[in-house]
Amino acid sequence: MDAQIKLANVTLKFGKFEALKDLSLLLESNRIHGLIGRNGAGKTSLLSLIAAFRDTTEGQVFIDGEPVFENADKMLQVSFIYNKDYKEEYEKIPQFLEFPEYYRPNYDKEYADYLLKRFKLPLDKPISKLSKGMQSALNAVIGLASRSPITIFDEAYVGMDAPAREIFYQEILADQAKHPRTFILSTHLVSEMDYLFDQVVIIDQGRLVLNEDYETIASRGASITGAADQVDAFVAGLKVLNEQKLGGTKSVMVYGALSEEDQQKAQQLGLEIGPVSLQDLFIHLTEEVH
Ligand SMILES: Nc1ncnc2c1ncn2[C@@H]1O[C@H](COP(=O)(O)OP(=O)(O)OP(=O)(O)O)[C@@H](O)[C@H]1O
Repeated sequence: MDAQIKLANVTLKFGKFEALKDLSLLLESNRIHGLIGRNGAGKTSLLSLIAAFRDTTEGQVFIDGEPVFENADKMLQVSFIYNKDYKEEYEKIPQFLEFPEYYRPNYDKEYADYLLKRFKLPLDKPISKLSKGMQSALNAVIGLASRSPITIFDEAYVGMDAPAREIFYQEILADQAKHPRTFILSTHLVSEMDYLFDQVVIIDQGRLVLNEDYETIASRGASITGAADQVDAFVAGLKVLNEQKLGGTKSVMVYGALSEEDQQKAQQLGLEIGPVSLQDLFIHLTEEVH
């Protein structure tokens, strides 16, 4: 199910306000893309353009080379899952799921039934009466079982407790292995979800900051752990993103790849070198300059 997404010089305005500013981006097919950005960065705006919920002000969004807006075939390939308001949804889950089953060409009812059981969702209550976390789990079921070539989850975990979120993440990985598709996961739970991402997109104030594969990002900085005084001496002069101390041991995140020489020096000092965390990198790359 190949589905490549391309944004070419996309600007989106609400009145005079530019939510997205001349943004160009290529999202490779059959990968899990993590989309992160601070509140108001433009994540939902960007996703709503990919799902053709609205049109761009300038520039264009393409799926497999075709403009997506008002393109019924392409729109059918995209599932955009977000926090819907179910206050007035009086149907029960089985009736409600008849819609995606009819409308989504790859919908797998057996898989949906399995997921409903895994999330322990009640089938006999109106959806409006389900808890917020249960409603989110229902959204996850629809998104996963639809198996759309492009599946977007926009902060779809809201209200789910930790075990439910764990099930959600496990199912994304397991089903992606069996039925690869293009996932976009927009999230604020960066440290909890980073292991899911093949590729990471960071946007800030409507502009693209970074679009790289996870491994490349992890090598953009380093964590250095060891005896506190030795770590301090080692990182002197480096750009420190974050530090944690436990007794005499210290762990420091630095920005910038370490040179061969630095790595050897660290080894001689008995310091442990690891990858930088995406969360620390994200905070650093989107922090306000004072
Ligand atoms: N319909 C709208 N009318 C006017 N401004 C809007 C509209 N939708 C979004 N915006 C503005 O566009 C900017 C980006 O909003 P968007 O919802 O895309 O951000 P986000 O990254 O998803 O934020 P969050 O993480 O808080 O959900 C914000 O400043 C927001 O106020």
